[in-house]
Amino acid sequence: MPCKTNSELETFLKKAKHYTKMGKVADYIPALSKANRDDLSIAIYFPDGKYVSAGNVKEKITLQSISKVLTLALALIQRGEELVFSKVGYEPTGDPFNSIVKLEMSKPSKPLNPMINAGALAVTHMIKGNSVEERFTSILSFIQLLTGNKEIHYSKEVAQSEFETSHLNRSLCYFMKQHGIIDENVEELLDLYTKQCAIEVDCLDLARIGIVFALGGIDPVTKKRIMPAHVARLCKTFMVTCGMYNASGEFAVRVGIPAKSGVSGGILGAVPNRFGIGISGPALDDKGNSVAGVKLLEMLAEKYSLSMF
Ligand SMILES: NC(=O)CC[C@H](N)C(=O)O
Repeated sequence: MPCKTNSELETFLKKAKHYTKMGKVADYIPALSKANRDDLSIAIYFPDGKYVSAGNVKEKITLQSISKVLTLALALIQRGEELVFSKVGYEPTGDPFNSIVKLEMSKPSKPLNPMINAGALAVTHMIKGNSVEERFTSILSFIQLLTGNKEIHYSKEVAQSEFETSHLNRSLCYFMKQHGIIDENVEELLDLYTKQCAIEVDCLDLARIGIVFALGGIDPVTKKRIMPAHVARLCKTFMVTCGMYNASGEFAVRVGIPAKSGVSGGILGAVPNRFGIGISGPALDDKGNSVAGVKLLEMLAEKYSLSMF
């Protein structure tokens, strides 16, 4: 099994850290611009519940787009495949995550997949509950279960900052409301979505979620099933085809594992049956992926033959 010691992982981290200089911290959500460009940390979880880590593992980041794959799992559990995929499609877009262009061009007018913002908003719309608060509790509890960490909460500052500035997401919602994909109050949906994106985790939490997906829905510590195997499989498939935005093709060639990134610089990776990987590295490349995080995964993939292809 690769990287069984922290010091072995530290060697890779040191090499990858140079690449943080090539990236930029996201600032279109104003609160995210406070992140430190030079940070980089990683944790790897194994099926036996053990883990290794390197860097400042306790550093918290918000989930941002990583939350999309978690709400997809929850919506599939709560609503079933048929309903979920009546509102969102299966196909990668090749466009940036917040692009509006394909929404109008595709017929019927539904988001092409659940990993772009439009698709994720449609998925969050389907989370059950009688109020934003109830629905958010349902998302948060699911994430606490996945991470085995009851301390997980969200950053009010980041949620508020995104809520006040996400006009593009508002426009996606109004477009979908016009076309009958969603039928709720847009401000309420955005309130829920921005809170979901602002849930704070560290890279160990991410790695723990990764191993649950890698094990087909089983918790590595309690050995209990957290989600049905077909839900884990579906989520991992979307992670491969659309998880790294419009860089998913290149990532599949260079790394070859199901992964999901977020503009906070987080990456969640799941190497089927082998590892869960969590990375935090706020400096982003021009597609919005952690520049040093992707480099680190490339190095690990080469050294330990991680690619599933
Ligand atoms: N790519 C991302 O991480 C985007 C998530 C962010 N909350 C948004 O909706 O714009």
